[in-house]
Amino acid sequence: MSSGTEAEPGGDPGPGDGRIAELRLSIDDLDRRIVALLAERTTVVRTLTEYKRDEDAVRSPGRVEQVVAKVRGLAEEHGMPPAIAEATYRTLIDELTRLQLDRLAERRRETAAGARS
Ligand SMILES: O=C(O)C(=O)C[C@]1(C(=O)O)C=C[C@H](O)C=C1
Repeated sequence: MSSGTEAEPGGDPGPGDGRIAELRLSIDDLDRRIVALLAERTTVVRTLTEYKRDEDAVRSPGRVEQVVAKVRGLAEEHGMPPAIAEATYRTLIDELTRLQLDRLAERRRETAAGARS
């Protein structure tokens, strides 16, 4: 029966368990801050979307590569593998592009409905 204090449920308690639990609390705290910043970034992207007129503007491949190059450089400065920053941001930007395309389609429907009424 698990005591709930070991590093992995069901495993035997080990000498590093206290430290693992402590480090996981640090990770949980960092995740709270990271997601808050990502939410703030997403709000800015949503606002920016309202100024975009078409799919090319939404996709902005040149800007995507600029952001990826920037975050790779920042990762290096902070001693983090740049590939992790790149993969994270490519996933983030893919999802934000999808969100922007959905919004663009919604705006087009609104405009078409307005023109009919
Ligand atoms: O810079 C833009 O135009 C954005 O829409 C933001 C962002 C990003 O998340 O950095 C998202 C989608 C791409 O078009 C390019 C960049």
